[in-house]
Amino acid sequence: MDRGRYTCVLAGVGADEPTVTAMRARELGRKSVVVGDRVGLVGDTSGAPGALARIVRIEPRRSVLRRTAEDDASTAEGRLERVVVANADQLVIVSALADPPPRTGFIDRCLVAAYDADIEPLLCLTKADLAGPEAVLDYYTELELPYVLIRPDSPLDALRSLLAGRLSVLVGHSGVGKSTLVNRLVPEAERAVGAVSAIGRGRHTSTSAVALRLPALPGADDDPGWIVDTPGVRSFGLAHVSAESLLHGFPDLVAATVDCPANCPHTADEADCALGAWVADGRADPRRLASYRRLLASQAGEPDPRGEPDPRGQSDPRDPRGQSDPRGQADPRGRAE
Ligand SMILES: Nc1nc2c(ncn2[C@@H]2O[C@H](COP(=O)(O)OP(=O)(O)OP(=O)(O)O)[C@@H](O)[C@H]2O)c(=O)[nH]1
Ligand SMILES: [Zn+2]
Repeated sequence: MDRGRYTCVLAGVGADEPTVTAMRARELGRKSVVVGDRVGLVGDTSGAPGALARIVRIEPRRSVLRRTAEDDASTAEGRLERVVVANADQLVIVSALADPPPRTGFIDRCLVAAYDADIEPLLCLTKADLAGPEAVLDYYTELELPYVLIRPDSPLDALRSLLAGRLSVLVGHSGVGKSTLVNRLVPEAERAVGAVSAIGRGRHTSTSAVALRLPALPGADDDPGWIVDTPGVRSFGLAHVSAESLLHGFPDLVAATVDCPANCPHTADEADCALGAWVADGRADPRRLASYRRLLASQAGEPDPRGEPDPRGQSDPRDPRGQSDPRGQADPRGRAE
């Protein structure tokens, strides 16, 4: 999607999958077309140079990955909800094991977004040449999260087989090696590495999400799948997720809540909340409960008690915020967690 033009892939039309440029038809009204949507086209669908088709229909979405700019639904920012990708099967949470260090708060937030959208999470741990995964994996032991380790020199077979046949969305902070990884998976994508992602120049002039077809696996006829790179999306505001659904991002805590009083808010000041005892009994990691309660507090509009400033500050020069797509795919505040 680029400045009102949508590149559509004609599905099931031969192996080379021709593309057609299209614009939205007026009859779509206010419905927005997002990456991953399956659409109906009319008009010139020849795909010839200069040909322009019209998108007249959006097929029902199998899944909807959403985000808001903030967590607190009582603010205007918080109510600004955006669909990031439609029809995704998998959310690939890209986190470096070092440089920058992994941030479980961010991963937890992504897990909430994934479970809320009913898509599967996959933890993709990059820079495995710099540090081991033990600390991160220990934090998630109760979840049995699928994960892959990425090092610069090791083959990507394990990751490729997890991506095959699916539409996967990649999210990660600046500097975790996401562009490097995308370039290894799809060399012709030419994603900018370690630099402002070619805003205003080159081929990728938009910060909105882009879907990339993975190359066929040697000797395999299977669909290699698609990945969606989300350069402008650094985080998931969770104002659209109810407090009840927030818990779905913490399946290791869910079982404890059957002993909570009716309508328990699960906050630390709720004396009868069963979560504290559950963790005290060693049945879940206390850091996970702390993380869950931080998200609850954030949704209630309370500042993070840790007072942790965003280490990238408000003006990460590598974050293409500010020059962003006016349709607002980029996070205007670049919140880190
Ligand atoms: N040691 C090591 N360095 C890596 C690895 N992957 C990427 N890097 C380096 O990490 C830096 C950041 O990589 P990028 O691919 O630009 O990271 P990104 O997540 O796309 O960040 P943005 O470009 O800000 O979106 C670059 O200098 C890469 O060369 C890795 O597996 N190991
Ligand atoms: Zn409770």
